[in-house]
Order: sequence, then structure tokens, then C-alpha cells
Amino acid sequence: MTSHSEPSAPRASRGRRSVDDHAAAVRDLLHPALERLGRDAVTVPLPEARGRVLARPVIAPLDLPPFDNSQMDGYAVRSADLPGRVTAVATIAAGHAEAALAPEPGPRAAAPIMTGAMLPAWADAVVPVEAADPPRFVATGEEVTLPEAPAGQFVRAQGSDVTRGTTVLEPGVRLGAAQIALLAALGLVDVPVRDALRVAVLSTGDELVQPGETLPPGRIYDSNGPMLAAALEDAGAAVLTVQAQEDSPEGLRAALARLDGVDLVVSTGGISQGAFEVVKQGLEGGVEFVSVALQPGGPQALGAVTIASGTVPFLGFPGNPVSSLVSFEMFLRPLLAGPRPSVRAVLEGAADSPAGKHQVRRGALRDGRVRLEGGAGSHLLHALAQADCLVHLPVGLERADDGAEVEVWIV
Ligand SMILES: Nc1nc2c(c(=O)[nH]1)N[C@H]1C(S)=C(S)[C@@H](COP(=O)(O)OP(=O)(O)OC[C@H]3O[C@@H](n4cnc5c(N)ncnc54)[C@H](O)[C@@H]3O)O[C@H]1N2
Ligand code: MOO
Repeated sequence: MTSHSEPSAPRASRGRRSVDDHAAAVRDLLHPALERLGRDAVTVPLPEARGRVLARPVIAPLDLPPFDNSQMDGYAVRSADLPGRVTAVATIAAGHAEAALAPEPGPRAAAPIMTGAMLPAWADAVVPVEAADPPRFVATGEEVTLPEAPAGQFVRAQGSDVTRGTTVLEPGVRLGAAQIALLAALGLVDVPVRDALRVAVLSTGDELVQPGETLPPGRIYDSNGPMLAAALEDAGAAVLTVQAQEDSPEGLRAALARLDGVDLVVSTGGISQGAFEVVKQGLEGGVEFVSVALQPGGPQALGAVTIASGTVPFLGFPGNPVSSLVSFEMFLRPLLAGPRPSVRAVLEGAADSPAGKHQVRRGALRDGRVRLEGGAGSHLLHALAQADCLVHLPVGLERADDGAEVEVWIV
């Protein structure tokens, strides 16, 4: 949150921990685990590299394009021969270098050439076929009239995209479709990526039923488990298990004791003021329960828990789905995947925010204007699903009027 905070923002009141202070506490808690990830690289095959974070620089082993080639279907020519009549020589198709490597023809020659095909060394320009007279490919030995073509026209020069030996991707880059395309174009198959943070997600609450099962009265489907698993994976973490947990402190401790080989446990629910707060009752001691000046996402828990493979960091997010996802966005995601893109936008309609709290509303951003999706309620999943941004109403801003400028994170 540090990079997004307002330096002059009033501090949270009434003994609540500020958003920045809690973000710092979570950062400190996860520092050793994240430092290890920054150090340790693993090699994954290219098809598995999507969403991973590059651990080492990538140095281009070849030029891109690897050879001069045509940008158009047309005729490869010497610009000095044009305009005028030229005689067609052998056709050069993409992937077939023989015709391009054939001995240089005499003056006033033109080779029919296809997009992506290797330009012969004797040619320095390409005339698109539709500019020819006749506007088609003529047979070898026939004549065609071509207009003037400056040297370099429609030629994609070797190395014009990437020069061999240059660093094309830096460590820390998240690999998406474009980066994977670049690695593939360079012929690379083994990609050094940061080891992913291995996370266990535990949903707590006796009311929870798994999607696909029938829904008895008074019960609800577990949406936090799938939501956080998706959010974590989207941020580059490896979710080793997603479990719903019966509401008993002993059951929770037993479930933790069975977990093996995770770097972090994240739970949802069971941390506020109810009579059956399973996380609070089961983990008191190693875990701290705090009230953060954030809405939604006020109740928070953090500390350490003992699992089969040792003691690992623990984060307890509140059970309300929007609270849980906002907690993830504010405290965990920035550590895993860096800050969300942040813009200033003009608010459509007014919004009220509780005194002394940093409120995060859901919004839809269009052309620099943001419309709130749904109210402040932290159960409003449909509105969350319509939103494409989070709207920040920091401490001290108890009302934002229609037309006010607000900070928005694009999610
Ligand atoms: N007396 C008070 N009551 C509450 C306070 C408070 O300060 N005083 N804080 C409210 C706020 S704010 C929040 S947020 C919630 C947090 O409560 P818990 O973290 O203890 O969560 P639960 O009580 O277990 O559940 C809250 C809510 O969320 C639903 N839920 C829980 N898990 C899931 C799941 N996996 N998928 C979908 N929905 C889930 C649950 O059914 C409840 O409706 O406490 C307020 N109360
Ligand atoms: O803080 Mo709760 O997290 O508003 O719904």
C-alpha cells in the first residue's frame, strides 16, 4: 500500500491499525519466504512459463528477424532498376530459401516473393503485387512493369526487432503471451523462473457447502476458496490445496497439522466478534487478531502456524467475500505481483466513506470516469464481478462528491 498512500492522509483512529502499518506487518511476515523466492530459480518448459516471474535475464541467442525478409506478397527488386519493365525469376516462398540463395540474376530482374520469405541478397526492396502491371504474379521469364520502389521498401531487415546478444527480458518480468512469444521466437525452451510461493487456502465456516452439492437451508456455497485460489494463481503463487474447514478449533489445528510443504497458509472467516470464531479460538497465541482501518477488510489476522513441515506464516482474511478479496488486493497481492496500475479518475455520483477508515469500493472505469458498482456491502459478489477497478476513499475523505477525483486501481 505504501506506494499508493497519501503522505498527508490523516491517521486511522480509535485504536485501529492503519492500512499502511498492516501492509508493513504482512510484508515483514512474508519477507523471508519472498526473499527465498527471489533467490531460487527453477527451470520450466516454455508452455508452463505463463504467469511465472522471470528469475534471470534473457539474452537473445539470435537476431530477430533472423534474415532480411519481405513484408508483402510482391516482387523482390533492385530499387535502381525501377520504374520500368523487369523479367520474373524464380519465385521465393516463405520457408524455402533455395530461390533466395540462387545465383544473382542479370539486370532488370524481379523475383515473386511471399510475405516472410527470405529476401535475395541482390534485392533491396519489395513492390506489392497489386502495384504491378499486370497486378499478379507472372510466370518465370515473363515481363512485368513495376513502379518506383525506394531501397528498403517493405523489407524487414535482419535484427530490426532484436539484435543477437542483447538482453531482451529482465528478471522480475511476469511472463504473459507477448513475453512467451518473444522467448519462442528466439527458440528458447527452458525458462528460468522464480520458484512460486506455495499456498494453502482454508475456508472456515459450518455454513459452507461445496459448489456442486445440494444447498440445505441456512447454508451457502464456498466462494472464498475458489476466489482466493484464482487470485493467488493470478499473482503467480502455486495453490497447493483449497480446503473448507469445519468450524471447530481442534478441527482447524488438525487440518493445519496435515498440511505439508506450503510457504503460507491463508484462511477466510472466523476472525471477528462472533461466538464461534474458529480461527480466533483455534490459533490464539501464535496469531495476532487486529482491527485495520479498512472497509471492507477490517478484521485481520496474521502470525505463524505449525504445519507438518514446520512453522509457516499465516494470514487470516475476513469471511465476507468482498472483504476477503480486498484484503488480498491490499496486503498480499502487492507482495507477490507488485502494485496494480493506479490512475486518477472522475467519480460518477457521490460516495460516503466511514470516518477513520480507508474505504475500497468497486467500480467500472470508462474514459477516465469511474462509476461505482454496487454499494459498500461486503457480500455483494455480483457487483464485484461487474467491476474492473477498485476505488480508494482514504482516511479523511468521508464524502466524495460527484465529479471528485479519486484514486483507482485497475484490477
Ligand atoms: N459484532 C461484530 N460483528 C461483526 C464485526 C464486528 O466488528 N463486530 N465485523 C464484521 C465484519 S466487518 C466482517 S468482514 C465480518 C468478518 O467476520 P469473520 O471473518 O469472522 O467471518 P465469518 O463470520 O466467518 O463470515 C462472515 C460472512 O462471510 C460469509 N463467508 C464466510 N466464509 C465464506 C466463504 N468461504 N464463501 C462465501 N462466504 C463466506 C459468512 O457466511 C458470513 O456471512 O464480521 C462482521 N461481524
Ligand atoms: O470489514 Mo468487513 O471486512 O467490512 O465487511
